[in-house]
Amino acid sequence: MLEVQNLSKRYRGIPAVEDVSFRVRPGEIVGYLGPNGSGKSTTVKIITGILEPSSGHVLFEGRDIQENLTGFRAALGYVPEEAHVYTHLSGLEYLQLVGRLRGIEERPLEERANRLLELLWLRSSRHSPISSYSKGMKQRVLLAAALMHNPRLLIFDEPLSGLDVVSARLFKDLLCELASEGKAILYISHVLEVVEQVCDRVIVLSQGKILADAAPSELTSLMKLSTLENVFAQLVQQQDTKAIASELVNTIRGNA
Ligand SMILES: Nc1ncnc2c1ncn2[C@@H]1O[C@H](COP(=O)(O)OP(=O)(O)OP(=O)(O)O)[C@@H](O)[C@H]1O
Repeated sequence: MLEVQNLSKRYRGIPAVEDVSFRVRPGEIVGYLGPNGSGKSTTVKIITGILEPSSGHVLFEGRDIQENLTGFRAALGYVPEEAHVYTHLSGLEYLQLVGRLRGIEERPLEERANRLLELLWLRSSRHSPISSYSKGMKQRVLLAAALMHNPRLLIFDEPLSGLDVVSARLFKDLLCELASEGKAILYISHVLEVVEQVCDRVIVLSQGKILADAAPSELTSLMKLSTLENVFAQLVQQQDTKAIASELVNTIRGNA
């Protein structure tokens, strides 16, 4: 369904993403992992059509997304990392705006927006401005907005940030439910424990290049490690964090 082909992006000549290729098939949840600055957001900006690649292509259902960005966006649900939304609007007004932009008719739009807000525990705040919402509430509005038009492809960028335990569990269950409906899902996260539980495959990125693309269980057994977090540490984070932590404390103590 989603096919990323030999994608590269350079900012002022400096590569941020280099020759990245992968697929996300219907019903599949694919984790996209990498340390800070490894090129995850750049890839997502290209896939969502916000940025143009320096080279390479993004195909959706066999067609380059640049040929028909409007059509592609109608099939895409994107939950960004942060709520840069129209925060003066209420949750309900925001969903109505998003629904109208997606061409949903007024009656079903009203019903769906209210129902989504209710299911995401936002009913009592639906008329309050988003600027008054907590971080987790904003995140849940973004989730509702991404689902409004029943998209075939979903991209979640750190969706758990700010979510409490129950909301995070709901989100995990929702991911699995959406995948069983045949949605293709790309899931960017640093929460490796959750990624390991829900993803069919994980792609590990480092310095703009793909280091691994396999099922979490394949990676752990191949590398003879017990968790995805250990695999990740082995692949990309060869840093002695304990020594750095101790050095940091020494520095503020004035012993360095
Ligand atoms: N607008 C920009 N101009 C110049 N360089 C940029 C720009 N955006 C990103 N970069 C660089 O591209 C590289 C990849 O950045 P990117 O934001 O894609 O990483 P990331 O994996 O999403 O990081 P994080 O986990 O911190 O969100 C970094 O070296 C970053 O400094």
